[in-house]
Amino acid sequence: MMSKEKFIKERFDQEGISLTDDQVSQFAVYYELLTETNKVMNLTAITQFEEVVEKHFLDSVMIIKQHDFSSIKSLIDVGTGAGFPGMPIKILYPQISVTLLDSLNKRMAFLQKVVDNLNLDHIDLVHGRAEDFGRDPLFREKYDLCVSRAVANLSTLSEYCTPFVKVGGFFVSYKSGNIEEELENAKPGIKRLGCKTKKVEIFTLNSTEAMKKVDDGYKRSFIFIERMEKLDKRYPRKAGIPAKMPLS
Ligand SMILES: C[S@@+](CC[C@H](N)C(=O)[O-])C[C@H]1O[C@@H](n2cnc3c(N)ncnc32)[C@H](O)[C@@H]1O
Repeated sequence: MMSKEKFIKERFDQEGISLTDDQVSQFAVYYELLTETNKVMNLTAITQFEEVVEKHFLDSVMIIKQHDFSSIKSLIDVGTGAGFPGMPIKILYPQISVTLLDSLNKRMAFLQKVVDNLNLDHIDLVHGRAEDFGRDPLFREKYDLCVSRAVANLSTLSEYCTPFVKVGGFFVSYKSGNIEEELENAKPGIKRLGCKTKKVEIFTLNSTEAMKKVDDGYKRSFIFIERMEKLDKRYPRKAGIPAKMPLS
């Protein structure tokens, strides 16, 4: 059987992403920590090796095909859970200052273990709610890029995420399935938040023959939202409100 390292290297190569030996072993260690810790703490429903590579590691980093990462100095992942998509992006771009934010404290302990074992620096693990940190001057409008996967509907999520983004920076929402209605509903809120939807990119991951045995391929959409102007003082509203009463 092919070693885990060889599989990771070849699969990323197939997508045109060339990993150094260090990066390959970081992904392999991340996989071990994820599945070991998952036995005692609920981190992910996906544990089969090839599927983790596909749906967590590769899915997290495919954004690099759609966005120019050379100018990104700071990135925040809102509702990162077990580190997706922020941690795989950090592995690819160790020079980016990365903040991983989540409201569940036990996930932070896991992420700290990953940071220690992978020898990563310039990475902050922050425990708390997005709505609270979006009002904190140390975080508000401080990032070039904010990413988020599987956290909330786009209206709510825009209020969680866009407050972190500088004018000219982007919030990229990872979505799947049909997003037309979600996009339409989120439109007025995105405007109130001083932002604009710039583009939507849809692609099918897992389309290569090698991976057909894992899955038939699924659609991933990236919604690119740019901050056009400074954020109004009213936003984000108090914790809980953006989910209960999404902006309209
Ligand atoms: C379904 S998980 C997704 C985790 C990860 N992004 C992924 O795609 O695998 C949603 C995560 O968002 C976090 N979350 C939900 N609402 C949040 C909020 N208002 N502020 C910070 N984190 C939040 C939860 O604690 C949870 O870890």
